[in-house]
Amino acid sequence: MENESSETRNRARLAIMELANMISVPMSLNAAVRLGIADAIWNGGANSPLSAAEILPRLLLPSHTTIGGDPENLQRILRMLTSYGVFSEHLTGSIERKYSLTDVGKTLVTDSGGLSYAAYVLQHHQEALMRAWPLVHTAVVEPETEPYVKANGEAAYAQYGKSEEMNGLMQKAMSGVSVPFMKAILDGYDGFKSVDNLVDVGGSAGDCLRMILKQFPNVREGINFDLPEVVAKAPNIPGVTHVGGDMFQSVPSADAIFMKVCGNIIVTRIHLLTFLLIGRIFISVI
Ligand SMILES: C[S@@+](CC[C@H](N)C(=O)[O-])C[C@H]1O[C@@H](n2cnc3c(N)ncnc32)[C@H](O)[C@@H]1O
Repeated sequence: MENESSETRNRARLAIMELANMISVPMSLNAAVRLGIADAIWNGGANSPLSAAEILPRLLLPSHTTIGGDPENLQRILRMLTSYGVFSEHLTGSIERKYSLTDVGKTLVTDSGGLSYAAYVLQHHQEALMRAWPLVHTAVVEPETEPYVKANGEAAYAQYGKSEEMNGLMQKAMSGVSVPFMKAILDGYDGFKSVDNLVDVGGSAGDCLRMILKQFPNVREGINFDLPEVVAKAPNIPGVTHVGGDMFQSVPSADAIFMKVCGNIIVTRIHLLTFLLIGRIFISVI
C-alpha cells in the first residue's frame, strides 16, 4: 500500500467517505420536495434569494407542527443541495445565507398544469423502493428473485396495480417528466406527419399521445396501451382509446408504434418485443 500521508491516499479516503454518505443527497432532495421548498422560493416567479428563516413559514408544514419548524435544519438541507446545483447560495455582506433556485431547482416548481419533477423524486424514494435498495447485493448471489420482490413480496408493477396511491404517484411522476420532454421532441421532430393511427406502448396516463395528436391532427386515432390497472385510471382524451394488456403477450396493431421509456425496465426486453410488432417503431429512451 502507498504512503498513507500522500495526496493520492488523502483524496481516496475522502472520496470513499463521500461515497459512503452519498445517501444524504437524494434524501435531502426528497425532503426538499416533501417540504415544498422549490415552490416556496419560486413564489410565483420571484425566485428572490431567501434565508431559511424566511422560507420556513412558506413551507408545507403539517398542521400539528407547533414550533413552526427548525430553520437550522432547513438550512442544512439547503446547503447540501446547493453543493449539488439545486439551489444558489447568496452571501450578501451579512452572515445570513440566502437561497434561490438554479435551473435544476426550477424543475421542481409546480407549473400551471400542476406538474413538475417533484413527483418523480418522490416516486423514486417511496417506501417500497427504499426497502429494496439494501438488498441489491442479493441480485448477485440470488439472482432468481429481484430485490424489489424480495423486499415487497411482488413485482413493482403488480403492486402499483393494486395500490391507488402508488399508481397515482407513478402516473404523476411520468406526466411530470414526459410533458416537458415531449414538448422538446415535438419542437424538432415531424416523423408523425404521415401516420394515421398510432399506438403508444406503455403510455401510462396518455400524455404523450395527447400531445402528439394535438400537434399532428393527421393522427386520427391514438391507442394508449398499458397495464389494465393503469389504463383504468387514465383520463379521457379526445381521439385516444385506452387499451389494457401485457405488451409481452401482444400489442394492438397500428400504422406506427411509439414507445417512450425511462430507464431500462422495458429496454431489457425490447428484443423480445420487436418480434411482436409489425409496422414502424419509434422508441425513445431517456
Ligand atoms: C417508465 S413508465 C413510462 C410511461 C410513458 N411511456 C412515459 O414515458 O411517460 C413505463 C410504463 O410501462 C407500463 N408497463 C410496464 N409493464 C408493462 C407491460 N407488461 N405491458 C404494458 N405496459 C407495461 C407501466 O405501467 C408504465 O406506465
